[in-house]
Amino acid sequence: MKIALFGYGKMGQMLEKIGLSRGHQIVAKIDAGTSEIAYSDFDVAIDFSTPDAAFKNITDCFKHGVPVISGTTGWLSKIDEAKTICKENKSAFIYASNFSLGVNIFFELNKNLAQMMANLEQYKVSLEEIHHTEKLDAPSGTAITLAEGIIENSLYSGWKLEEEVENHIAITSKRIGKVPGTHTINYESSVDAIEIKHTAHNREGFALGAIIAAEWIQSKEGIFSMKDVLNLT
Ligand SMILES: NC(=O)c1ccc[n+]([C@@H]2O[C@H](COP(=O)([O-])OP(=O)(O)OC[C@H]3O[C@@H](n4cnc5c(N)ncnc54)[C@H](O)[C@@H]3O)[C@@H](O)[C@H]2O)c1
Ligand SMILES: O=C(O)C1=N[C@H](C(=O)O)CCC1
Repeated sequence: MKIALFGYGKMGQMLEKIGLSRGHQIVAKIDAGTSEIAYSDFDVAIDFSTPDAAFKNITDCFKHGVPVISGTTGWLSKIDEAKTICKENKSAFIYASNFSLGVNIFFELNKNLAQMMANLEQYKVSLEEIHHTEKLDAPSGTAITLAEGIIENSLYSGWKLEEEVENHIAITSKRIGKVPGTHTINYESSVDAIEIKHTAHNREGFALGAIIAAEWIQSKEGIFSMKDVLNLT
């Protein structure tokens, strides 16, 4: 498979390593300032760039008929517009706030736990995410997906960053050293606490999931998710 990497930072370099190890070719490394892009040279684009760059990178690919795997976070206000452009151009798209297998299982565990806790008013939920100090967005995309998973399965109506608001899930974002990504959900009562936590030890799991998604999307048309790729029911 001929892969174009949009964003050649920490994730772009890890995607190159994992892609090559699975027998793929990296035919383009597009970063800030790249002017010439030969869209006809690649089978799939993988975008791990920046919140400001993602929308244009992704929709330009759709306009050239190139399927896109998108891992960039912090640009979700424009994702519906991107999906419309994908459909108009009969292209294919997967966005995931987190491509790791472990986190995608954690997403399902989180929803199941939220369902079980939904009627237990004595427990108050909160969410904490910790990432490295270079991260541009807060809360993390993964934390937003986790909060949405709880909201869909409970009486909480929204989430707030660093703020306590009635009926809202409080999210705390910490930026510490080189932490690749740690997410904790805590249900606290006066007598006990239930906590579930995912800790990424490095970036390999994110990159492997994105490459597997790129392999899966070949010859497909439409909007898909990691649940489709991983066949999680
Ligand atoms: N979904 C996931 O599994 C997952 C995992 C890790 C990181 N991320 C997200 O991926 C993104 C990148 O993370 P990172 O750690 O590699 O960041 P990074 O800062 O190391 O790399 C981003 C790169 O994008 C480049 N860039 C800037 N403008 C660009 C443009 N117009 N076109 C192409 N590239 C451009 C930057 O120069 C930089 O090299 C972030 O949004 C992060 O939150 C998602
Ligand atoms: O390093 C990052 O930046 C990460 N971003 C994603 C997020 O915002 O959830 C996934 C984890 C790593």
